[in-house]
Amino acid sequence: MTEFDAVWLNANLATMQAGSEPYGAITDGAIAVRDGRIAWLGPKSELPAFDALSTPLYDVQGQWLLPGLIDCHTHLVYGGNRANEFEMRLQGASYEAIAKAGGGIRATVNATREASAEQLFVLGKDRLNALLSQGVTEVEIKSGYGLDLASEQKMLQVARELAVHHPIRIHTTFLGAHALPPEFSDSDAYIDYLCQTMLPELHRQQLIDAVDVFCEGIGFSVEQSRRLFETAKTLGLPVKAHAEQLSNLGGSALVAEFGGLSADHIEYLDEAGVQAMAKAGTVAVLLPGAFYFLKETKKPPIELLRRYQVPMAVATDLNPGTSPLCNLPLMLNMACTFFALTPEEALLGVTRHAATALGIRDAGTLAIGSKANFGCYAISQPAELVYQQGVNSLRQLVIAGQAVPL
Ligand SMILES: O=C(O)CC[C@@H]1NC(=O)NC1=O
Ligand SMILES: [Fe+3]
Repeated sequence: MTEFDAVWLNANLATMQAGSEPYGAITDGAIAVRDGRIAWLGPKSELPAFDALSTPLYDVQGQWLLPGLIDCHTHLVYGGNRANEFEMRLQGASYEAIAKAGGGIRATVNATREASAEQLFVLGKDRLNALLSQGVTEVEIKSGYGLDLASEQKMLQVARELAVHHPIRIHTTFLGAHALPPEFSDSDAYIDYLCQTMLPELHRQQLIDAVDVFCEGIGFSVEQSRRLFETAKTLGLPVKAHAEQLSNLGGSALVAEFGGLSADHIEYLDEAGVQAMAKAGTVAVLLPGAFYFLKETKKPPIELLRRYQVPMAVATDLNPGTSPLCNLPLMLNMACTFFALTPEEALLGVTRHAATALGIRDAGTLAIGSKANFGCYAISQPAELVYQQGVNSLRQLVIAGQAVPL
């Protein structure tokens, strides 16, 4: 008799594994859990013998099980809000003009520096709870609204603390190179400070899982990004970038040159950048919330990404300036309606490909040995999760083999 901690029966499994079946689907299936991991999955008829009397059983009654969703790009910890700038932009002010006038990221930097760690924790927990209710089980959280050592440290410590007190697994990313702080007038000097002081110290405190940079005309140049990536490499940290969001500086190709995890936004990505990403295995992270909220018109080169088989991930980019949208399922719908992804591509974007964008190997698909993180949805087909918004079809969320209260 095989020992399981629990078994889910009569389930349709969207494993999201590569293969011939769309969504890696297994109909009339079962999934068995042991020690927080998936111990077995497959057609119910092939389920190994186990002691049904002593093993908790869940009859899913033909509903669909999907891997826990992964939001691979968020700025979830931040103070204040930028509703005022939303009004200004509706009256015609551009994102860049507001940033140049001292608003934008700097406005949130001020609010985040003023907020206590406790206040940031409460705000972050509320946002994580919203994502949890949507079936999200892994979230990436960036720094980047502190821009000095104490404040960046505060942000990253809050992210680590949220991981202790919340069932969602959290991956931290250092984004000190998000904007030039008021204490610096020279961006090269600030990059020196990041490379020589801030990044090594925060890494020493084990607060960083990856390094990001805003590689853009209103952010940092490719040369400055390269210096940051070289420091990350010496520290053994993987890299990613906000790249080709408003123009094409070649940030995506730089990430690929460093074998980086992902290039994110990429509305202005060109074929050379796509080829470099394909060669390096760098993931294209699509952020339709920012595209929508900025009323951007330039779309990422989806056909090129498909042709060169660059994995596409989809994320909220939750942040107070360009994507105050704490809703990952909505991003699925936007990725299809704005960028013409198929529903399967969109769901891969918040499961298997999102895991790759974070360097995660034990989540993102339903597979033996993966963490037993999955959601049970009252839907008749996976595409419904992409198509219908606002009505929550999640009936049960399991993290590490345990059902979590929603
Ligand atoms: O406006 C903000 O607060 C962040 C915007 C966000 N950061 C970045 O580098 N690109 C973005 O869309
Ligand atoms: Fe972002």
